[in-house]
Amino acid sequence: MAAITYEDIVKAPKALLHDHLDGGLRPATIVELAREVGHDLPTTDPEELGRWFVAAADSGSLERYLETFAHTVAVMQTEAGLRRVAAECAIDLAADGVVYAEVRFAPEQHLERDLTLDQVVEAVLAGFAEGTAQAARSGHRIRIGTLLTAMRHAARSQEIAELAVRHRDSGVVGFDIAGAEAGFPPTRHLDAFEYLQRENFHFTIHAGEAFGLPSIWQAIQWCGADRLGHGVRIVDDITGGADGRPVLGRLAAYVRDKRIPLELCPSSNVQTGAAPSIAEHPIGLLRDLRFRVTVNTDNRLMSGTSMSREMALLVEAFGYGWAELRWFTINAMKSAFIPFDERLALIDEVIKPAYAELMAG
Ligand SMILES: O=c1[nH]cnc2c1ncn2[C@@H]1O[C@H](CO)[C@@H](O)[C@H]1O
Ligand SMILES: [Zn+2]
Repeated sequence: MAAITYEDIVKAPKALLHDHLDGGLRPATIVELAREVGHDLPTTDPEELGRWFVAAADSGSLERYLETFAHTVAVMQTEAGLRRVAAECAIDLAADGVVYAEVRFAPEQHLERDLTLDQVVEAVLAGFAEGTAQAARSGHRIRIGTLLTAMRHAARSQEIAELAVRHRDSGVVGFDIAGAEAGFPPTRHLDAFEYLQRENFHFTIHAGEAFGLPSIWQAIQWCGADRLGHGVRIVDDITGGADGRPVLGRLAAYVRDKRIPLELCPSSNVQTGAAPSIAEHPIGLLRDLRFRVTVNTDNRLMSGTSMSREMALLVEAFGYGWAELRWFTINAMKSAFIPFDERLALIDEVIKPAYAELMAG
């Protein structure tokens, strides 16, 4: 079979479960919006700004990586700004061949001017609808589900969980917590998670990125998370047995047995120090062991990446072919928070036929 080209990866339908809206702005848009709202940037040259984000996020620590978001959040404080950023996000993902994406952001970070939480959500949903329609006009079909994130160091998770449930019929499909992980365990937000379970709602939790197994264990066994945001440190519960074969501890076995989806984000992990390099990223082992692995971008701006680029990096580092890329994509689609019949339709009518053609080609 011919080598997989980057152009073919772009054409292949992809599903993305972990992408931050405030981590995916176009540098040129940041420059324009910053001028409008009077926010000072490290540079006003878009190309230079793009490089600045990647370099500043390349810090080896999640806390320092997160500092770069001050510049994106600052320009997402108005209805027009939020709407534009969301529309461009949909257009950019669709142009990259993403057919399904769950995009998350933290409404509580967008109240610096005069918007209410509901207005923030409505502006973003309107932007996604606009961008989706515009992408469709240029031949790119995408479906976007919105996740609302609560910041784990703050104390607004219950309010944000209620906000998510309030907007469940207009595009919000799930909930999440994010921010610095060490020192802010998932159980701080137990009330919010218990409320969401009573509402039959879906949620993922950033866990096992900058902190290890206790965070993953709490997210699943105390909070009832449907998926793990990153979850990469689950490898700490996998050891080499006497015959050299991997042995799963109880938590790792539980995660695999229950098919709990791992939202792995290779480039982001290298930048925050959660993995030494793409080639040494635990995704190789986790895939071999058939965990429910998915591939994600996390923050396209801070990592200078895209869904196609993450896939291409894995193809290069691990020698993956179409069979693996298809498996990652179907895993993601199976793990999505939209209704089962819609997931199945995307798998059967969009993803499988396209990969069949690529694999035959
Ligand atoms: O990989 C990550 N780990 C933890 N928090 C993150 C990550 N990426 C982004 N955010 C945080 O989530 C907020 C809402 O989108 C962002 O503002 C950032 O602070
Ligand atoms: Zn994230």
